[in-house]
Amino acid sequence: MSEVLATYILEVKQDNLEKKAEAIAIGLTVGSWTNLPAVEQEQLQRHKGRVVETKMVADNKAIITVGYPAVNFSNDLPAVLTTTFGKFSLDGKVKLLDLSFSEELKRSYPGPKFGIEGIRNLTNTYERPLLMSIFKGVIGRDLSSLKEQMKAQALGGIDIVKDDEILFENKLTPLEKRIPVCQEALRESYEETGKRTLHAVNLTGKTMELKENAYKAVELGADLLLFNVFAYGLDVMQALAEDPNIPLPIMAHPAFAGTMISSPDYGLSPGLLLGKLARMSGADLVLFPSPYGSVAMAKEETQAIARNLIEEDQFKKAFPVPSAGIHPGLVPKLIADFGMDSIINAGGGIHGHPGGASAGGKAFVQAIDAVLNNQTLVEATVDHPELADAIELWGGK
Ligand SMILES: CSCCC(=O)C(=O)COP(=O)(O)O
Ligand SMILES: [Mg+2]
Repeated sequence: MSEVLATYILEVKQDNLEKKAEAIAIGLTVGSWTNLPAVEQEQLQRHKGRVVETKMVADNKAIITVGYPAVNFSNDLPAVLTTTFGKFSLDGKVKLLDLSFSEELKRSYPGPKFGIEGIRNLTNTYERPLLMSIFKGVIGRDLSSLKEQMKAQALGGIDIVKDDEILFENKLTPLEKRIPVCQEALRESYEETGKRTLHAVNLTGKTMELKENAYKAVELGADLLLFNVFAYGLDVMQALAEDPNIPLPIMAHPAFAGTMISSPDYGLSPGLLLGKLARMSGADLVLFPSPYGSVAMAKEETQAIARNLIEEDQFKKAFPVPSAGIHPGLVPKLIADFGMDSIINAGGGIHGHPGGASAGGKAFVQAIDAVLNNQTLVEATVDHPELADAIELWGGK
């Protein structure tokens, strides 16, 4: 029988552990059990949750795994999350660490449409981490300033330039004008350098308008979509990923996810939310705070996210994008921790370069080349003035 296994960490006293586990398994499924007549028990048996494992991990803290029969819910994330962690998420100190789906259940989820391999094909980049940059300071600025910023980033050797997640529909740079203007900048840059750069466009608006806006973005020539998935919900991203009329990679931004993952006692684990569930519901690339930038997250949590994005599964792999406060001096650490199948992503670390955004991009390209050639960054600065300036400003070895 197909089931979803949910693993929780919660506050409970040892002498109450088994009773609590049973109460979860029963309470979130059939409601009551021991007092039911035998005939009803037999009828409800296939709907009853089961305690799979209980383990004390500290004083008053236990890990409990419960199996929920798939027959109880329609196979979609709103139903799965409501069953496994609906009202239970409000029941004191309890955090959902993991959800484990049978192979059969996983077949109802799309996973990444492009995945790492597909994104590598689009960027024609195979043997190194990809390099991404973020538009910065474009709110309140017009299309010509946007175009200038796009071209400078592309000339710096960036693979993907993404809108900042806080750039919404606005009078100065509306989607309809922003996409063609950015594509024009990318064409001009390509004519100068022979390197292609892609643009990830922020898909925004009310939920019911998203598909129309996405179709518009496709028609206007967007290369990828950036999506604030946690402000909308994973199921909304899944609907976008499953729509054949939106044949673009989706980049999931972690905005708002802090409300769900940051507490040690409540919410969901980062590996589950930003890793497993984001990948299942169709993200091709997932941003998350790196272990050492300006919005840092514990290293083991970032590793859990990355692992869930790239481990072997029936889904394609999604690109891990450790982000926030990234500068060229961090490139050796990023590659050591996240490997070649990751994306190095920076906003301030590109635009804040003393030589401007183009020089900022070049400094990152030089840092990546240095690591691939087994050079230290300091050694590489000898032939690379842009990297030298970056290391002087931000540090790095
Ligand atoms: C917390 S991960 C998302 C990072 C992000 O959205 C961003 O704009 C990072 O910009 P930065 O200037 O810190 O590279
Ligand atoms: Mg941002």
